Amino acid sequence: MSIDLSLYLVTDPVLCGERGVVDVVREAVAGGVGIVQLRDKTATDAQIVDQLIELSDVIDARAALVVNDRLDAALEARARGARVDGVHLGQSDTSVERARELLGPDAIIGLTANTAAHLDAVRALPPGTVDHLGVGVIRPTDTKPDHPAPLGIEGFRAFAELSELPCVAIGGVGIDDVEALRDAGAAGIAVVSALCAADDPRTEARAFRRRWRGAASVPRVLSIAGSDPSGGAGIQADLKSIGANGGYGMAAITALTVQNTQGVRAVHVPPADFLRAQLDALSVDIDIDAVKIGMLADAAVIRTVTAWLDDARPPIVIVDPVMVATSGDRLLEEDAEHALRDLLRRADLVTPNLLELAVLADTVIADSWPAAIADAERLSADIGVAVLIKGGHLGGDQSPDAFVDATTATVQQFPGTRIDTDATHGTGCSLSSALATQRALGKEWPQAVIAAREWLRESLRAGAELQVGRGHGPIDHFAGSRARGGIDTSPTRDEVVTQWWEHISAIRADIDELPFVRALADGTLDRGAFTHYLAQDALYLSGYARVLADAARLAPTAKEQAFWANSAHGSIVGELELHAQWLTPDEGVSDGTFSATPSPTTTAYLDHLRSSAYGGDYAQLIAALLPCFWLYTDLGLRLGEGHFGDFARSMTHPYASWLRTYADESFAEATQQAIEYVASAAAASDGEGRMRMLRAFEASARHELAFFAEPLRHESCVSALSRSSAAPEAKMV
Ligand SMILES: Cc1ncc(COP(=O)(O)OP(=O)(O)O)c(N)n1
Ligand SMILES: Cc1nc(C(=O)O)sc1CCOP(=O)(O)O
Ligand SMILES: [Mg+2]
Repeated sequence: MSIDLSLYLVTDPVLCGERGVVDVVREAVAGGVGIVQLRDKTATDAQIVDQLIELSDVIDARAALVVNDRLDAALEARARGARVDGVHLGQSDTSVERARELLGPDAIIGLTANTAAHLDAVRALPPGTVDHLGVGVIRPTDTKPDHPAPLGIEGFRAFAELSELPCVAIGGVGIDDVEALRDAGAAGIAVVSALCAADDPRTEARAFRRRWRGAASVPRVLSIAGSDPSGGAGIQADLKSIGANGGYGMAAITALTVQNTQGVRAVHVPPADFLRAQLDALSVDIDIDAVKIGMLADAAVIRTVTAWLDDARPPIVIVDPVMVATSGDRLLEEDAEHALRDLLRRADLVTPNLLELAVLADTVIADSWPAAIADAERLSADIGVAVLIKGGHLGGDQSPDAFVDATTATVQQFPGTRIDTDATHGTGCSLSSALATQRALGKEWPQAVIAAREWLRESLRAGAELQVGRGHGPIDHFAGSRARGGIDTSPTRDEVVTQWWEHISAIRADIDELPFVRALADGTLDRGAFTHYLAQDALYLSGYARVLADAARLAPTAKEQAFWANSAHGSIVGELELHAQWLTPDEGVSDGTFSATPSPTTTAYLDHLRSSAYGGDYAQLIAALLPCFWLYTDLGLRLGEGHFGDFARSMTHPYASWLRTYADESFAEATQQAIEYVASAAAASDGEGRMRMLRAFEASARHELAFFAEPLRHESCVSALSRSSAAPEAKMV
């Protein structure tokens, strides 16, 4: 068995809480954990054996199972039929040679190591004794109170570079460390609390896996639908649509149709068990990021898909309820319609046309756009799921869509003039799979709808030129990339950063929604939280300045060198001014000595920047530096424009002078310059280099989000620092 070390769960019975270790393991494995270590320091050997037998059953070979310390229990559980793949041993546990001798050559044997002497000792062992090393702690952690001195990311990198064996990073590792550790050479990350104490270990495990794969990873989108041999609709359209929108497409076929652009002549439905086998084969092997469901043929097929969704719980599910053909013919039996309603409740979005909406909302076909929206609201309230209602069948020169979610009282309309074409075959299939892909790329629903619609409209406009068939021809799924001379893997200088900005739109939206940002904007922010933020900002700026100086050192031209050096200077000036004008003796400076220490959030952000600088890749480093420029300038601009309300302009706002610093003109100019340098570096990089840059950029944006979120999460720290003095003028870097 090849072991996937990338996400390694180590269990802890206390952190798993009442739901128990078995439940957490079941969920985490479903979320993509590749190896599970049973670690229980207080259980007896007999209890460990029982737990191993139960876990082996639950894991069912979908992940490796090893046990911490207890070689004898592993042997006993194996003897009783459990599949126990190996052990993890520490420096003072049973010897790894003995473990290899008793467990055999195929067992997985991990060993804790964190010093040069440990590496020398491993090298002296017979080859093949140890498979991988557990290396930590990365940061201090309460989970292992007797832990050695933290290595930090750089210490880990230095160790991993010396090691001939794969190194798994462990100890105080959180989701924001994933990219940095992977880039530092980790074969995987091992976590206890991050998964055992998570509210939803499956979702959290998925999030870890996604981060491991990288921000720029291509989302895997599955279409569960019927085959249209003419290629315009069904799975064929879905796969093209997923590919054209930037995803990796997969398909599980529910039915085969005999079909061309003129109509459907016959349908063959393979046994539902066979469909289930297809779906299981995918979900046990592949992290599925989104599912689009189309034609489901009959009740047995629908119930099969419903049951699979309950087991696999993919993160995004869009159902295009293919029930009524454009001709008006019903494509589903009545009992199937009943089963479909049950399936719809498992979706995140349902995309009916007006004919399907009428059936699902149990009403007549809407003859006006307001009536269609009212029906969609009723359906959304009934099934508790958002509905994208498509106005294409209304006629007239408009073809609007609307995103309707009764659970949040949202009705968002997307107007559009009708595109005059007969090449409309497969439009609904194509739109829903484009939406699934755009959503899996990380966009919020409205942005996903906008992107999918724009792509669809371009494909619709170009469809007729394909001249496929004598009936309603297909849309041209690849019209956009064809017009740009191929699939867009090397965007232009301007496109690249625009795409990146769009790529972090969800992070930007999260920043806007943070209680800290809201309260800072409207002036209700607790003084202590504000001071905590400023103190951390000062500490951050001091570290940021040093990394900017690294960028100056690596810059390829004198002009760029001067720019980053000036920015480093500005950053230090900002830090000094924070001390002089904001962090007054009352606020954390005593006798001219600044007393705050960097919080874990500040440390993690600076670690990320330093690790970007460490590798000496200038392009990656400046991509990591960019979010601090760009996000602050953007926030300042929107505060000034009243995006968060008019508060910041009020004379009585306690932080108005501080907020004005965000919109400082020279800082905005510097931001523009930084964007240009990053864009040039990206355009000059190859695909892999751009990927590294995007990962560094996205990771910094996430650190910015965490930085803004932190002050209101650290209540105790906040109250300790809380003061009530008035704030004087200050200037940001
Ligand atoms: C993957 C992984 N790495 C290191 C350890 C620690 O093992 P050890 O040093 O034996 O300490 P205890 O876990 O026994 O307290 C581990 N468990 N897993
Ligand atoms: C079990 C263990 N071993 C470590 C080592 O460094 O060897 S650190 C650790 C605990 C890690 O827990 P958490 O993910 O909650 O920080
Ligand atoms: Mg041990």
